[in-house]
Amino acid sequence: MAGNCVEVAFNKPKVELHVHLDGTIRPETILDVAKKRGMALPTDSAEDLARLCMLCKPATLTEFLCKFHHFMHVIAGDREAIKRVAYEFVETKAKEGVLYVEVRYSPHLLANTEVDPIPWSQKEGDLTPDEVVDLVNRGLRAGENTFRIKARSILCCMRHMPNWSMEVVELCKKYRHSGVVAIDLAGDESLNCEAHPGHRKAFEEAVRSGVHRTVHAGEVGPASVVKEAVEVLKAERIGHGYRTLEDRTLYEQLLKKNMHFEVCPMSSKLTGACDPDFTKHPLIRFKEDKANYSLNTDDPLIFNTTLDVDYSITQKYMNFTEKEFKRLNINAAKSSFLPEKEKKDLLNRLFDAYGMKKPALKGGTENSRDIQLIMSTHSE
Ligand SMILES: O=c1[nH]cnc2c1ncn2[C@@H]1O[C@H](CO)[C@@H](O)[C@H]1O
Repeated sequence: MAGNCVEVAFNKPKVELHVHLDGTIRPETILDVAKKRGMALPTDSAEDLARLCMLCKPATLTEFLCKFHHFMHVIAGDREAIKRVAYEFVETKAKEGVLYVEVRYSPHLLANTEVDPIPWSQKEGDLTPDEVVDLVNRGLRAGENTFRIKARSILCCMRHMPNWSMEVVELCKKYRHSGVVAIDLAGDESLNCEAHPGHRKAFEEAVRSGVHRTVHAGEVGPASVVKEAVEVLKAERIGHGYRTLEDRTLYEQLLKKNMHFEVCPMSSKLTGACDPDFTKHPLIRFKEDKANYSLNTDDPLIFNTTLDVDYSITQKYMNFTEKEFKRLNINAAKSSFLPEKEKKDLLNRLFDAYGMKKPALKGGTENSRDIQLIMSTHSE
């Protein structure tokens, strides 16, 4: 399916919970920043650069992660560029009809000092991970003011960099009142199936200090990674989670717990996480079981997609209906990391937009099946 598909599968307000800021940068912005910084790139055409960054056919997660090497050195270490990327991100999401988004990134991967090792072969500079978070917060806030949607952020620990993780949780705590809502663990789980003690300590601290938690697990790694994410890292949501289905007991437990799965259809095909035949996708099982999940783009720069593409895939190959789109967006809002009051406001906005009567929400404790009930008592 082409990235610039024109068909809009669900033309109503949406909630997106799993998208990487650094996987969403515009090729034009990369070129522009490179020019300003006097950096050479293999091309000065936005189309050619997009093609270079893009995965066209199913690969592996490891190959996919290598794509970031084409552009991260351009943006990392540049204050103006980081703020601009965050601002443009909000514009993109507003155009896609997103009402609320949680965007994630690794502050360390955008810094050039107080980070060991300094990423992307940069020379040491004076941009710390701490200041990166402040810049992204300011870019997102400026975007919110202009484009009138809500954007919050999630800070990523990286599987291969356990020595960064304690700093990540400290940044989550420091910036919890300026837009940061949670901690994540991202990176290559195929090479790091068991969370390093460094990550475990950081997630323990997150629990202790009330920082929300999501973990990339069961994307390409086995169901045991999901089990560890839930039982050890105390994840409240699972990034991807497709391979949970390989452990029936675990899957049933997670259904019962109303665990939220952040599903990324096009991503799951191109990273080799799932069978490229969408009619065999684990999401079909999630839908049949009325699981709690959202639909997300993950890294639209690299998958050459928009949110509409992901919705269209589910409509075309998995028989998703308008009713299911509404249900999953309501579940996404309920599983967001917003404070309860803001969550209720978001839900009310969705109910309005979907032409559904507002149910009496009792502090955000309803589960997926309650939403099911709400859906069935309101005609379309
Ligand atoms: O689908 C994914 N699975 C695991 N890691 C990812 C995925 N997409 C991006 N990143 C990693 O997360 C970092 C912070 O945003 C990215 O730089 C990339 O290394």
